Amino acid sequence: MPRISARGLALRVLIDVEQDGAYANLALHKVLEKYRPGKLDRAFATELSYGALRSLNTLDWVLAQFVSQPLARQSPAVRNILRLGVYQLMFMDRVPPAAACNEAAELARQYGHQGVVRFVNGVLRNVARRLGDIKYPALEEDPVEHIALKYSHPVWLIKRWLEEFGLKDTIAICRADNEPAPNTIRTNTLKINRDGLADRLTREGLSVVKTGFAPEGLYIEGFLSLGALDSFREGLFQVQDESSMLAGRALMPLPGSFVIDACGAPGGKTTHLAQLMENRGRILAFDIHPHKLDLIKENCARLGIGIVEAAAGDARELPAGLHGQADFVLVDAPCSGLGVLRRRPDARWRKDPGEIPAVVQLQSQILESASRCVKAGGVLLYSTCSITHEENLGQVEDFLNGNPEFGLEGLSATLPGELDDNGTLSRGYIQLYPGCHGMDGFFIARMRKKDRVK
Ligand SMILES: C[S@@+](CC[C@H](N)C(=O)[O-])C[C@H]1O[C@@H](n2cnc3c(N)ncnc32)[C@H](O)[C@@H]1O
Repeated sequence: MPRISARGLALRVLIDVEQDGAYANLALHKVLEKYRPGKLDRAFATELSYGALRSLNTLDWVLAQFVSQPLARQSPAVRNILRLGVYQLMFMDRVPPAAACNEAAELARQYGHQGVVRFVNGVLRNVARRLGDIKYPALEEDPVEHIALKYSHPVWLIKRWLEEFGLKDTIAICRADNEPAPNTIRTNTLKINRDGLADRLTREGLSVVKTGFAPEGLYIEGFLSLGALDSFREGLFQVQDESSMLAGRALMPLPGSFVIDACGAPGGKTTHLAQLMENRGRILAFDIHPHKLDLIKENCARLGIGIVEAAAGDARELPAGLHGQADFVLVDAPCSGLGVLRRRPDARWRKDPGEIPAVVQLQSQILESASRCVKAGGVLLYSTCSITHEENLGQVEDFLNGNPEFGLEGLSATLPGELDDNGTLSRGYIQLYPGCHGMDGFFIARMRKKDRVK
């Protein structure tokens, strides 16, 4: 395989994402698998490509001040070489400006003629010289543009968040979205305890820190591929953010009970529920996409879980035979994903505000249908990885208004009190914001069906 520089790898990722609509993580995985760079190049290509994809609007705004032709007129290669160059100049302090410019010119040489090389070199040297003169719109005069450009988020999202959360919290959320997400795993307590897993991973060369709120969680670093670890293949852990672990703990199904997981794939929470049930009882996990059921089955097989049946099905129309049958029902609903933007650098540019009402309607239909499967006295848990009111508390309030046989049930017994925000935990729900306590943005509400419906 011909050698390719870390910057060359990053460029391929940006071009794949822009031209073919590839997801950043998959595009990166593809080039890393193909060229198998060393550890340092791998880390550099990841940081550069992810960082540039996160910052696209800021990079293009800066570049527009230095090129006479619109950036859209450049070839994809040149446009993305420029973006990568500006990203290094603006955000990677350890890269000397001369190296950023020279390496960009070198890449341009591979993709174009001498004129292109001169153009790229000239633009980037100009940016490097005048970086200090670049002024973001003033926060006081134009908070939307200021935040959108300084923290690289779409304008529509900033407008929305400013209305919903105010200035300080909007900036905090944006900052968190730009931080790399930690690698978090859940101990498979069916096979090992958290201390035992921490020892094992340390012996495999990883660094390990315990999560603060979920007693099964570990932050891990220092691996190339999780799939290559023996501990992974032996099913000693499952990759999962701590916020998702809290959803399982908030439901806390009892061993021996019957559980329905309405939206189960890829099985992160299904398998956690099975652990909490000590692999005793029955979990019926649905997903609308049949091809995703294999993911649930593979995870269960690896983790040694035998109580899960994965079934293709639309949770808006669960079989009437299940009505009133389940002790516990989980609705981990499809959502806008606005709480997990830090996990997918390109995601913020793919979101469309016009799609949110349809998602809200889908969630409402799934919640209604899944709730019919809860037996009298049973528990219904609703969760999303979003932070918008209408997908979360608004959704739950609408549901409760139409279904008075359900009521919110306090979470103080199952979740740590430090997570409480103005007493919501005792009222039965919790909204986590991105980066708060190191977790993804996430919403959890626990409801119980009355014992006897009048
Ligand atoms: C948030 S994900 C679930 C994640 C999963 N609970 C976990 O922890 O690994 C939502 C899932 O809902 C599925 N889904 C979307 N619409 C659905 C529907 N109408 N019925 C059932 N599943 C649906 C999606 O395919 C997706 O896998």
